Amino acid sequence: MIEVNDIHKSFGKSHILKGITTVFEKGKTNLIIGQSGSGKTVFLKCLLGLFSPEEGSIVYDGKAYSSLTENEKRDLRQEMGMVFQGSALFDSMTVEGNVKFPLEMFTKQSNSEMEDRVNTVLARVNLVDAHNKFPAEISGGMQKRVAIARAIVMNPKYLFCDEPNSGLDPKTAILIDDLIKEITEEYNITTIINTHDMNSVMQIGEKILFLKDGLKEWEGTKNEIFKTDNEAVTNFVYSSDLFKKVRQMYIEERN
Ligand SMILES: Nc1ncnc2c1ncn2[C@@H]1O[C@H](COP(=O)(O)OP(=O)(O)OP(=O)(O)O)[C@@H](O)[C@H]1O
Repeated sequence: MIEVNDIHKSFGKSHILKGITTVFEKGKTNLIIGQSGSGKTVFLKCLLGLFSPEEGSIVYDGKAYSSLTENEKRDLRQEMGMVFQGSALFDSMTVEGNVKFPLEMFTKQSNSEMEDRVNTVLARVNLVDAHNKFPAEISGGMQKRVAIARAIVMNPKYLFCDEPNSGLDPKTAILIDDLIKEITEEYNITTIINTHDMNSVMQIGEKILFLKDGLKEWEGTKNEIFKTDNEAVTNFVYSSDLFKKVRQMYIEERN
């Protein structure tokens, strides 16, 4: 669980995060949405410990980040998995090499222990025959699975995903969303996903945080977001004609 209490972040005179308070629960897929420039990435970087908010606190399972020693901060970072936009795999390494990389960097495991762990996570993301392939030799959806396997190989308590569906076709995007949700539940991870994808909101939005101009404009679940009268949220959600039609059908069904 991550508790965020009134965090503020500025760059020079630009006040970007203006006091955000929320809670992200364990075992749930938590989504951050909002217009471009609303502060989602800055917020995610604060949660990752890459930016320090000037005010407020971020508490990871009862431990406030600001109260940790440097060693404790390093340990906490090793409990965080990250799926980057565009997968960010190492092109010159095989699938196996990519997934093994965090274990080689941060653990003292023997080669056979590492290989066992790599096999386990690759099987978990349904990639059993790709160990010796290079990223350029596999599809975008498979690359994303490798990125997820790498993010969970250290058995993280927290999983952060930045636009995990970018560049994927809608069908593959749904499979990736489902995989992230299953893994979140299975390993009881606190998962936070930065997304623009309304399909993801509908599919896996167990908790949705809507940011606007560096503030929390709205929060709720995927069921609540379609019923809210908050104008900023409805403008965002129904910005496409398809979703306008879905809302109309929903309202007609209700009446
Ligand atoms: N390192 C930085 N230094 C100065 N300003 C920054 C920095 N990082 C972000 N900003 C500013 O903070 C604001 C919010 O940016 P952020 O990247 O968080 O938006 P976002 O909601 O993630 O947008 P998008 O959906 O387009 O990725 C922007 O005005 C941006 O220019």
